[in-house]
Amino acid sequence: MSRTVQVVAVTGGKGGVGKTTLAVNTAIALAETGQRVAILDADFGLANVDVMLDLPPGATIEDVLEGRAELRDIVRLGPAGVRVIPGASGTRRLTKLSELEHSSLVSAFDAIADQLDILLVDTAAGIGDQVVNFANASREVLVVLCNDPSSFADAYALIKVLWRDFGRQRFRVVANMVASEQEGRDLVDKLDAVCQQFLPVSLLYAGTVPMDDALREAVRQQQPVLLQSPGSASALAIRKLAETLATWPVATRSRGQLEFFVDQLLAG
Ligand SMILES: Nc1ncnc2c1ncn2[C@@H]1O[C@H](COP(=O)(O)OP(=O)(O)OP(=O)(O)O)[C@@H](O)[C@H]1O
Repeated sequence: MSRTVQVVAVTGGKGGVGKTTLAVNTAIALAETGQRVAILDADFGLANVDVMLDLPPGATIEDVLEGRAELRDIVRLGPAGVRVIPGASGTRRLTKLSELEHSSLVSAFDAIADQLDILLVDTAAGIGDQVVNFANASREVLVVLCNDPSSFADAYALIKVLWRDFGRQRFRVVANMVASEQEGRDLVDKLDAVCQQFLPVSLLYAGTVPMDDALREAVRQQQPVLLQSPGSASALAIRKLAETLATWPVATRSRGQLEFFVDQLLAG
């Protein structure tokens, strides 16, 4: 049976641009509208989704691979029913799995696919193999872009690598920590213009999240801004982003989107 689980990688190249914050809050916004959402914390070096949600530490995907736990046992329940799948910590590479580990991971995701509509993949910073593999395996790549030269350069580098190595041509871009929606749109347009000059890719504007003290304070208190300050500018903008994300088409595959995701991930 085909399962239409949307898989979106939240990535960006540069560290600290707001990937985890946007992934967590977008997940909650989607869950509030009745979608069944999970976040895969794919920042294996510095896993921080559970920290941001103040969830107690527990078993990770590593335990699933080692046969110590089932995937459904390691899934943590966050606010609004968002499920959190903690990634392995340390340096373990998901691309170097044995046949047995490979098939156990595929069937583990298969087992939760029926309970999900959307999987958000919170990647690490940088454009290393792991980040690129997670992004490539996902149906949609959401690039988080800030208005500073290094975020701009890193976002461009990430897009370039995903095009060059995997032929990916379509990217969604959200501007974060900007002063206004206009600034966000202009920033995405500017990146699009640079990409168009050198790469056969298209960038699609996904939204703008303003710089907001309420968000910063919520992060400090390990609370999602969406719940702590639901009327704040950033919370409203993230709800709008979630609404947009919910309209992105999901491919139906005979083997299902989640199995496709895991297969791609492991093939990388
Ligand atoms: N819209 C915003 N307004 C104000 N502050 C923000 C906003 N978005 C993110 N931040 C701040 O930026 C910091 C970094 O955010 P976050 O941890 O989500 O980034 P990241 O890209 O996931 O980082 P890393 O690359 O380390 O995983 C947060 O502590 C938060 O305070």
